Amino acid sequence: MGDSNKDSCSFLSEKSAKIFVAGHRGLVGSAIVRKLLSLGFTNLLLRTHAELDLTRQSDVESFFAAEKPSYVIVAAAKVGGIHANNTYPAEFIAINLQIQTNVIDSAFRYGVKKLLFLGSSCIYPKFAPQPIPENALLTGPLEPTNEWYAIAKIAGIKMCQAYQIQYKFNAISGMPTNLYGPNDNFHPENSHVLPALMRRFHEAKVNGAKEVVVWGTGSPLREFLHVDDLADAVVFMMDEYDGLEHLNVGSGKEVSIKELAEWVKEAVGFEGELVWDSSKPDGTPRKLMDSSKLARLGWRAKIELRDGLADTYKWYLENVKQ
Ligand SMILES: NC(=O)C1=CN([C@@H]2O[C@H](COP(=O)(O)OP(=O)(O)OC[C@H]3O[C@@H](n4cnc5c(N)ncnc54)[C@H](OP(=O)(O)O)[C@@H]3O)[C@@H](O)[C@H]2O)C=CC1
Ligand SMILES: C[C@H]1O[C@H](OP(=O)(O)OP(=O)(O)OC[C@H]2O[C@@H](n3cnc4c(=O)[nH]c(N)nc43)[C@H](O)[C@@H]2O)[C@@H](O)[C@@H](O)C1=O
Repeated sequence: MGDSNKDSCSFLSEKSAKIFVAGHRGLVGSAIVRKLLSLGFTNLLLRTHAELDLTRQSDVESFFAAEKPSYVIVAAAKVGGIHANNTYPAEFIAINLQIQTNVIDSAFRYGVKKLLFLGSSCIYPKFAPQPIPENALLTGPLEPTNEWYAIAKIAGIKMCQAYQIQYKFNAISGMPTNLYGPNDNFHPENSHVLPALMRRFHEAKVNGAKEVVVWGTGSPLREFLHVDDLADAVVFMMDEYDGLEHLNVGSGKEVSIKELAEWVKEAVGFEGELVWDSSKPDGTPRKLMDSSKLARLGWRAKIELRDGLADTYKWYLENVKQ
């Protein structure tokens, strides 16, 4: 049984510590790897999904027994946009429960010093007070289109808290808002709104299309955070935060989906019309988070959405096969 204790550790001073970044090839995981390498960390432990399926408990236990990392950042999950969440509820609840349960439990059992779990802003009630404080959790009904994923993420937060309370295992949780940036998922149906529109506007521009369909009414509001800001917040929390409560990680700025569509259209240089498909779900009307707790600890987002959009499209042109 792990004998981890909650002594605060100086993460940033241990550049040769073995750090397992689960999901290192994804939007978030790859940004965290970039950030850790830029800070001079030399001993990252990485496994692809094909090399280590984190839903397989015995494989995860064998991996931790053999590798014994000092730190774990859980950026592996079954992730998707509103359509994917609404279409594959069983996968979103089962796979995410399996991944996080296996990783958190094995991390404790094999002596990991500190683990950070990533949830999402969708854990909060559909009609939570705005901006949403951390204590709004479990105070009302969830958004139906992603309640399965939300329940799994809430269970992850609670598991980290339970392991802190019972075992003194230093397991903390961060709740990012909607993320975007290099290495995002640009799948036409299963992605989030920003990468979905970027791809659709790009393809429309290249193909000379006169209009692009955008889902819903355009009226929902969303907060966006560049994934490099999130990676910076993850490192900050690994070094500075050992609390029981999850922390919101947001930019504090929201835009309507209509505004976002206009901004992505402009960034891509598509000059046609937008057509709104109101048969598609809008989802939560608003989910601006109150990230003041993290701000009081000393962290704030830096990358403005318009700048981030330009950088992401540049990355898209250089990396996504047409
Ligand atoms: N994207 C967003 O807007 C937001 C994301 N988050 C959270 O951030 C975290 C990362 O999300 P994001 O980077 O966007 O997701 P991605 O889908 O980009 O990355 C997820 C990673 O997890 C891996 N993975 C999935 N299933 C397994 C498995 N069974 N075993 C091993 N690896 C697996 C994937 O590998 P492969 O692709 O090969 O299957 C991929 O590398 C998640 O916890 C998510 O909830 C929170 C808020 C917003
Ligand atoms: C990130 C977080 O939040 C996610 O929920 P969401 O914010 O509702 O996800 P979304 O980005 O897919 O949609 C945002 C809005 O945008 C509109 N919209 C327009 N046109 C497209 C479009 O083409 N694709 C998508 N996906 N949405 C579109 C869409 O109708 C909706 O009103 C969870 O899935 C979950 O992943 C989670 O944790």
